[in-house]
This record gives sequence, structure tokens and C-alpha cells, in this order.
Amino acid sequence: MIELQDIRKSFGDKEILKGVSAVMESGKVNLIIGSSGSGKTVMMKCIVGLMDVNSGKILYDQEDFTGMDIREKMIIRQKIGMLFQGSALFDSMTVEQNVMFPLDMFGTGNLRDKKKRVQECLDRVNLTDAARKFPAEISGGMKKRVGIARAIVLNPKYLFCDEPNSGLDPQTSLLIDKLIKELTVEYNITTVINTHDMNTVMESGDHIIYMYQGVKQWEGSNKEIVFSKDQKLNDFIFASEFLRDAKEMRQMEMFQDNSWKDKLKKGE
Ligand SMILES: Nc1ncnc2c1ncn2[C@@H]1O[C@H](COP(=O)(O)OP(=O)(O)OP(=O)(O)O)[C@@H](O)[C@H]1O
Repeated sequence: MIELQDIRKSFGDKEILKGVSAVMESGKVNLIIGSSGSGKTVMMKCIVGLMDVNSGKILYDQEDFTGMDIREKMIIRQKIGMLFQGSALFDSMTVEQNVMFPLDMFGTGNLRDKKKRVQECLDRVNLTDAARKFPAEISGGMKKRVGIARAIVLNPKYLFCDEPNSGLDPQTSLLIDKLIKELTVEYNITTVINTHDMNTVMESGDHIIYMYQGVKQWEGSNKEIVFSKDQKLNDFIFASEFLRDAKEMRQMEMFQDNSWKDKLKKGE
């Protein structure tokens, strides 16, 4: 679990994060959404320690990350997997070498054990036969899966994904979302995703934080989002007429069915 307690971040006299508090639970996909410039990336950088907050606290499983020294922060960082926008693979390395990179940096064990662990992760993301390929030889969706394999190779407790679907077609995006969700539940990871992708919001958003001008404007689940009365959130999500119609249809379907009440109660 990651907890943000009233975090604030400014650049000069411009305040970007204006006192954000939130809880991101383990075993759940937590999404940060919001329009360009709302502070999503700054927030994610503060959470992983790439930027320092000006005030407030960030707790990783009750441990105060913001109050830690460099050595203590390194221990937390080793429990973090990162999936970068654009996958950020090393072009001159094979898929296997890319996935092995965190093991070489932080891991112990001999080469045989490392190769075994890499192959386990490649199997898990359905890339069993890709170990010897170079990034230039594989598709964008496969690159993302290599990025995911690399992010989970150290058995992270926390997984951060920056725009995991950028540059992917809708079908491949869904597969990536599904994979991230499965891994989150399977290994009880606290996953935090920064996204603009509405499919991801509707399919994977166990917990959604909507940022508006540096403030947490709304939070809830993908089941609750269609019923939200928050005007700013609705303007953001249902920007197109098509989506507004889809929202009405979804609400009608859910009302006819009535099972949405049970689902809301159970928090599904
Ligand atoms: N290092 C920095 N120095 C000064 N200002 C910054 C810095 N990083 C971000 N900002 C400012 O903080 C604000 C929020 O930026 P941020 O990148 O968090 O937005 P975002 O919500 O992630 O947008 P996008 O969806 O376009 O990536 C912007 O006004 C940006 O210019």
C-alpha cells in the first residue's frame, strides 16, 4: 500500500501539487488520470522519489519514504518495478539482456539462476521464444511485454507504469492492460498507472484518481465513474458525443440489470 498525505510540490512560485492525499492499495490497479498539465507525471515522480516533495508525506507500507536517507530509499526502490513510456529498452541488448538488467544491477545469484528467472518472466508475458531477439526485431506490443518482464523480474511490491498503452492499437492495449491487471492480482502488487486511455480506465480502473490543476478532484472505481456527477470529471472523460452516448447506454444497461448495486456494495 502506498499512502500520500497532503503532498505539495512547487517549481519556483508555481504550485503544481496542491496538497494531494490518497491511498493506493495492494493487489489493485490504481490509475492517475487528468488532462495535460494537471500534475500526473510530477505526482508519479514524487512518489517514486525522482523528485522531492516540498511538504507532506509518502508512505510505502506505513514506512515514511519522504523521511528516509538515500540508503533507505534505495531499499524501497529495489521493490519498485517501472514500465516506462515507449518501453525504454536498450537497443543494443537482446530481449534476455534487457530483462536481466535489473538482476545485474540489484540481484544476486549466478548467471544460470538469472537466466532462469528471466525465462520465467518472459514465459509469464508470453514471450517464450523472444530471448535472443533485439528490440528492433519485435513489435511495439512485444516491446511493452519485454518492459513488463523487466519490471517484474525482481518481484516488485510496487509497479509504476507511465502511459503503458501509448503507441499501441486498441486490441494490443487491452492485452497489455489485462496482463498488468493479472500480475497485480497474482503477486499482490500495488500498481500505479499514469494514463489518458479511457479503455484502461473502464477495464482496469480498480481505483481512479482524477487530477485537476494539481488537486485530487475525484476518486472512485470504474464502476462509479459512469455515475459521477462531478462536472469537471465528466467534461474530461466524456469529451466526445460518442462517449456521452455510450455513458448513457451503460447507465441504462446497469440500471436494467440491477446487479450494479451489488457490485457497488461489494466494491467490484
Ligand atoms: N521540472 C519542472 N520544472 C518546472 N515545471 C515543471 C517541471 N516538471 C513539470 N513542470 C510543470 O508542472 C505542470 C504539470 O506537469 P506534468 O508533467 O505533471 O503534467 P501531466 O499531467 O503529466 O501532463 P501530460 O498528460 O501532458 O503528461 C506543468 O505545468 C509543467 O510545466
